[in-house]
Amino acid sequence: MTSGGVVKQAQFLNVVDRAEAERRFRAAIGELGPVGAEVVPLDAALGRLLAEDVASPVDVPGFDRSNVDGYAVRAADTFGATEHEPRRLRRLPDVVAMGRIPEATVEPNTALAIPTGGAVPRGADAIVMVEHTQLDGDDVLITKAAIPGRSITYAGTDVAQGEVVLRAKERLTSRETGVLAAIGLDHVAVLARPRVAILSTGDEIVPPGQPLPPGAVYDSNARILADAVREAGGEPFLAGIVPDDEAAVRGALVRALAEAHVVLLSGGTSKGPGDLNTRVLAEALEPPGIVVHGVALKPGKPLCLASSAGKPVVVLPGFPTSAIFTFHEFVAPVVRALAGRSERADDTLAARLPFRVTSEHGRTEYVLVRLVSDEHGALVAYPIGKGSGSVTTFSQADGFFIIDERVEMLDAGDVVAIHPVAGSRPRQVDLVVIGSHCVGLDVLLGRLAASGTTSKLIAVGSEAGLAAVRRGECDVAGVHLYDPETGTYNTPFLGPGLELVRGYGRMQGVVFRPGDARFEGKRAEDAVREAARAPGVVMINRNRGSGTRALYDRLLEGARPAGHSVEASSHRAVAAAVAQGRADFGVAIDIVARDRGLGFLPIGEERFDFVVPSARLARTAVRAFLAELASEPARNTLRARGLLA
Ligand SMILES: Nc1nc2c(c(=O)[nH]1)N[C@H]1C(S)=C(S)[C@@H](COP(=O)(O)OP(=O)(O)OC[C@H]3O[C@@H](n4cnc5c(N)ncnc54)[C@H](O)[C@@H]3O)O[C@H]1N2
Ligand code: MOO
Repeated sequence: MTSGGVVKQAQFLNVVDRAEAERRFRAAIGELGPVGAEVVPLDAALGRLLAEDVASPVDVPGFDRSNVDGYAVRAADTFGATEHEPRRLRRLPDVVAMGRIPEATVEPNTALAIPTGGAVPRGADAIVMVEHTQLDGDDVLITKAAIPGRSITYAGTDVAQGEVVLRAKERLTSRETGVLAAIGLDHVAVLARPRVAILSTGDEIVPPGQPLPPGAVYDSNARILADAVREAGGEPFLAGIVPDDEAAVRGALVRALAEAHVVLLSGGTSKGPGDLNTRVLAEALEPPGIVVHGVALKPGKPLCLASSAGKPVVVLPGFPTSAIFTFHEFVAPVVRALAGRSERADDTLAARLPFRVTSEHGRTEYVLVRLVSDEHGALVAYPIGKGSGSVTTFSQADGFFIIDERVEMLDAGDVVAIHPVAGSRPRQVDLVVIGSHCVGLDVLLGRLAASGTTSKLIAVGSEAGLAAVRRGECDVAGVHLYDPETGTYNTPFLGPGLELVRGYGRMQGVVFRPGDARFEGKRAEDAVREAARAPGVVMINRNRGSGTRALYDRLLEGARPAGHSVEASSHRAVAAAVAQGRADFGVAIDIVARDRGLGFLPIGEERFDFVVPSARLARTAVRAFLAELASEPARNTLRARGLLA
């Protein structure tokens, strides 16, 4: 397509809204119900859904059973018996044996010894506990009267033969498999699991366990999708990794269609040159084929929904968060229905936003969050802002909320409805830490976990951590805020009701590739001053609001070399950029410089301290944290990581 010499790329996506996408997809795949049934050994039945009602082939118990150790008697013979006026019965010579129907008959004025679980003999209609008897020669003295039926469970009272004990579609837990065993079944008919083929596509995708060439990416989508399929009641079928090659994708797709009830592909659905999956689908599927390509969602916009003669075929976006999100929104309900489960259970929780959240107009946005509770037990939802490419976002999330396509901004304090993410309930933890992240915190929280104190760490930077601790949303905030006025860290930022707990220092400095004469052997301040004005030097900056950013500003003295606008969000990211040659220098802590084998020019020690609300100092988990921080083994580990006491 050319217009006035400008080549316009083909527009693949024809974006529809979420509801329309769902409507078209469901219309194309039709009514959904269980794909079939199969008989499995009871040992493999846990978690499966019953295919049909189960009626008991036997009575349970199968005989009249004694519930106590004692004597089988005729109740009438015991009437009036007391400690003072016992009734005398003749003890029959036998004892009821377990697992046998006794041959003896209990005649008037006789008693037969019987164990718990033994079959009640003919003639007897009650059992007297051994505690209410005394032996006297060949006689038994009964010291407490029994009414007819005392301590007997009659045959069939638990389950009568022919009674329905479990209903079709019931989920088999250990309680139900126990019942099936009790009625003598060793096999059971369960609903078949729908087979879901999973195909990862892309030249860069490498299976875990193999070396990772530069530019390659481990296949995480296949794993998370396969296990999410299992969680939804399906049976994953891993169809492998296919390169960006039309013939290869077509071959794998045709095989998957022949073997599975549902076919999932991930990657290759947006607009890159390798994104040929939808092209292959358009040719290879039977009608109706592709019904949606592009949904106004974030994440998940390039989602492609199709049907090959009623069989669901979905291309999920390659980005891990987008793939798993769209799976849960569009595919999981289909798998559940094919497995005979209900499509979804959606209870929401109300939670408040701790800060402003903006969103793109015209796209329904799903924001994954972690939940904490404030002083009054009200929930606060911290968005996890790592983007669709993140592989950890989904695993850390407690839930998500939805921003309508017409809304562009939600304010701090706004209340949103949180949908719990599949397979997770908001985790209750002992200690909530919000603020800046530091490897030292990992050490401390790891040691706490080992001694039984659970924690949740929400890394949002020092300033947001301080705000959270002021609002009572956490027990501890990790902060490293530099105050240029006083030249000190953290103390100037405290307010009423907050305590500063001394943490540790981290040596900050300029990092560069070893051997770079522009930095080697110089003082940090001089090296940066010269480099910032030298042609061809590229820096890597830190995000605004970080403690390190203030240091950069001081060092740069107003200069803005190339790379000033590139804001890494962690010390590690700075070191990676320099090590890989994307930048020539940056500011980071010495630990990451050492890990990466970079040169390091020290600037000064940065204090990483902890802010705790005075009101929470007495909490058990806070005391455990403070004790850990002060402990010798923890301090030794911190020192070994280059963190100074
Ligand atoms: N010009 C445009 N570019 C993009 C658009 C757009 O509308 N116009 N959409 C963006 C959005 S939104 C998303 S989401 C992605 C989805 O792209 P694809 O589905 O085509 O996926 P790929 O390009 O193949 O891969 C994206 C990303 O994910 C990684 N990946 C792929 N497969 C796996 C896997 N099995 N395991 C782990 N990671 C995987 C892949 O390496 C890429 O990094 O497109 C945007 N672009
Ligand atoms: O839809 Mo993409 O999933 O926004 O990143």
